Amino acid sequence: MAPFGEPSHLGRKELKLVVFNTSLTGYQEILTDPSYAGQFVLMTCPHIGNTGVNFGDEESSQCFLGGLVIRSLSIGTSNWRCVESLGDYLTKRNIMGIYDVDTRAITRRLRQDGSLIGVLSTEESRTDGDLLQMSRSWDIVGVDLIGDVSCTSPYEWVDKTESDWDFNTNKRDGKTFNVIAYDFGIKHNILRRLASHGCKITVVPATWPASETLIMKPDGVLFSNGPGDPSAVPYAVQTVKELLGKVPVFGICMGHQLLGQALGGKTFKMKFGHHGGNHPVRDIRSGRVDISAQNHNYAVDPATLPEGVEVTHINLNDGTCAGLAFPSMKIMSLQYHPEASPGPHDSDLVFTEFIELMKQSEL
Ligand SMILES: NC(=O)CC[C@H](N)C(=O)O
Repeated sequence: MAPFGEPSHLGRKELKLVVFNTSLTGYQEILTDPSYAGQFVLMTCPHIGNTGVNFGDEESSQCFLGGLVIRSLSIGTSNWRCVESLGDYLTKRNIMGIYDVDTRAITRRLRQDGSLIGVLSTEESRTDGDLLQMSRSWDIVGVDLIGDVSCTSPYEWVDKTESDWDFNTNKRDGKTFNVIAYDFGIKHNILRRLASHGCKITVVPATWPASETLIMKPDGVLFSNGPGDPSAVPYAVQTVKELLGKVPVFGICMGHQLLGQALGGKTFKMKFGHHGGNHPVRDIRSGRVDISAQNHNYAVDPATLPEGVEVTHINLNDGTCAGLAFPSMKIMSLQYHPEASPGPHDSDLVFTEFIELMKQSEL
């Protein structure tokens, strides 16, 4: 095993939940996805780093994850967009990385036993017993992680997907919708896709009161993705509750889980979660199957939801709930990532559905 990233590793240790990610590409979007706070990400793809990094692929301004675990670190980089090597990028951001690890063996163990708390330490004097003891001193359950990743004051977002990369443009009619986006750890590509679909967005902190949002008279509200246990952030569930039925809402991942709780449902921790860009999801209403980007450790238990709430999508790998709707309340949500980054773009049309939901409430 060999460390990379932060050079003065000495004396450092991190305790985090170890999750495996099955994406073949997109390590930079993964590193900068705030939803990975509290976790070590182990990539199942054996060769990482070959395209380096570039500043257009960041999903937030920081790396919030605890560390990166990989099989093999590319010895060179080759890509026209590359500005830096993966190792240098992690070094500058003080993120630990480790390579030459048997990632296949760890993945098999996590699939069998469920996700585990890991320790990444450079304190060579630590015994295996010490490390085991340390791993038992922390848990992701019950910890509020969104407080550390949310913005601290509201700001406007204007950037669209760059025209070279944009797609799905024929469904747009140019009308502008004012959207308030709750930042529980929001990924930039959610904001870019909303902007490309004609939204004018104000991003607000996780603690932004519902009453302030209503004063701003938005056409719709987005509840973003975000790290950790949805049961550890009752203040966010309360905000969602206060907005339900008053304005069209769209929840993505953490936002979906908070909506599930606000509607009276329960969430539970999954065995090893879903992390990767190759999960098939079926829209039960149309029968359409999308290959989706996923990143979550918790899920909504549909059996606990009240009457009127529809399960709209299911994950075809394990049958878990992947989307909800409550049409009369103008609520829609997805457990996975229509914004991709990284991953397939199949579900981008969902942003059009949100626009339609906002249009309907104008009538
Ligand atoms: N990507 C996300 O929003 C993650 C959702 C949630 N906090 C989980 O880990 O289940």
